[in-house]
Amino acid sequence: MKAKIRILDVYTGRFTVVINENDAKKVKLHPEDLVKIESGKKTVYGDVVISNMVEEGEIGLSKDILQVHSFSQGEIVNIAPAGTPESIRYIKKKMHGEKLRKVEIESIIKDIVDRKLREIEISAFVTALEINGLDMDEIAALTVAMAETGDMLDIDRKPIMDVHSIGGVPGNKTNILVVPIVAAAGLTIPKTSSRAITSAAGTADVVEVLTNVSLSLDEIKRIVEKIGACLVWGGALNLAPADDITIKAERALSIDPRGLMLASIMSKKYAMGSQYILIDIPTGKGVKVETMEEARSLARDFIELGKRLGQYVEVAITYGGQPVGHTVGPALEAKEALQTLMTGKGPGSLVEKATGLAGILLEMGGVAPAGMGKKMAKEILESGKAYQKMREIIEEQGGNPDIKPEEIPIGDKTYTFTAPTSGYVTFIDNKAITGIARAAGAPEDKGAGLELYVKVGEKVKEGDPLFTIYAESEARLDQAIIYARRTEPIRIEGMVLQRIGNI
Ligand SMILES: O=P(O)(O)OC[C@H]1O[C@H](OP(=O)(O)O)[C@H](O)[C@@H]1O
Ligand SMILES: O=c1cc[nH]c(=O)[nH]1
Repeated sequence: MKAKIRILDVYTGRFTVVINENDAKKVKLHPEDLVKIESGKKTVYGDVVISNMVEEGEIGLSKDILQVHSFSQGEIVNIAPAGTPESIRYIKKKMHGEKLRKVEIESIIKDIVDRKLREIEISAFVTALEINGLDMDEIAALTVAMAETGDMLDIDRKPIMDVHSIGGVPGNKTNILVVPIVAAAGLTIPKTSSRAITSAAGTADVVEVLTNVSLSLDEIKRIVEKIGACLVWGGALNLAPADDITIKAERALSIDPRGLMLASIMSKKYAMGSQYILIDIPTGKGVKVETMEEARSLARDFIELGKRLGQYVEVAITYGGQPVGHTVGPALEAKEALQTLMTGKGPGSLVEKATGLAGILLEMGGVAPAGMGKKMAKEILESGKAYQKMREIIEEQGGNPDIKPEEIPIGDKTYTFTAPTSGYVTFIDNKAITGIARAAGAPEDKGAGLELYVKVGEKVKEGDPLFTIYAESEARLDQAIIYARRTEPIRIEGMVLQRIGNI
């Protein structure tokens, strides 16, 4: 059926196509059906919504489509029901635990990128991966398919370094320090980050507090050729476009299936043309990887996957048993990262992890002798060179390089929990910390989150402050307080752990 395009002033997070009730009857279309829009050689798929807000012979398009395809107001196109995507069959194969062939994986990824699969099918795919997993052949095929269905960056400034954390640990603002340290040493590091998947703030969410993270590939190329680094959101780019779509499903379920995580990370690194990649695997209770054995196995898979993609990968297994630094939540983490860069000093866990990872990259990039990387990284941080480079990154990406930590707005609704007894902090529950920060509104509310005053091993007296929750609304603050009361995020024990009476 022929129809006239009408661009609607609405974003739905999907390619929504609004069709008039009578037209829908004519072409046998129902709500949520997949519809095919043909305009010249271009075929675009969308989700049907039926409404008489559009006239007969008109179709309304949500603005999401315009981010990927150019349609003009009043353009005449042809619409027809789209059949069931062939990739549905392959998703069901994975549900039944069967191995997928390369072409079947490519079909799934292409249908995801072409928006032929809706959220319901994508969630089913992600769930099937969580339950049945992927072997190395499938992961390699998935990685290349994810990268090659999007744009690839071609940076001349070589060698190209990269760093990526599998995430999972609250407060992991580490790479916001690693990137400027490594770039200040003259190396090239075009860092892309995703938004939060299981945590309360992904690196892209945190950096967005300081500067713009949604840039085009051309802008990124210009910036990286000029200053050697960037800190951008992968999802804003047509870079492994399937990644941000599957991450939305992961975030809803708060899962990060192992095979998909490997492919998600390495596809972005492959698309950026990165040659030397350091992967951070936070390991410990309450994060994605709980044991050293699991961490080593995952490390081997990252290295093997890198080999298949022609990339040199090293892996740092890092302590993930409690939050990194003292703050959790986009604005609070941005404040802490900026403070640490400006003064060259900050929480031990943050500085140690950042200089440790940066040190490895300096050695991988050949600018520091073996074993001297961490020392060199510390000097770059303490000398203020890393802060200067961060100012360049902030400015080149469109932010204000003079931004001060105290100017960063944080939630003004606060509540502080204090120690119920004296004793020692024996455990900080990562999942509870993340849950509290998310209940408070993070990452959507940038100013939401929490600030820790204690870490494991520290002595506290009854009544000492343990942590403060920040929220941007009373309602959110109340939710976070209730969540904190239910979960006991910080455990304090005296030396007498339990008295067993003669009961
Ligand atoms: O912690 P969760 O939300 O599960 O994982 C997502 C985070 O992990 C990675 O961190 P980085 O960009 O390497 O710093 C991703 O980019 C993202 O920021
Ligand atoms: O970028 C990332 C980080 C963790 N897990 C993913 O799937 N992607």
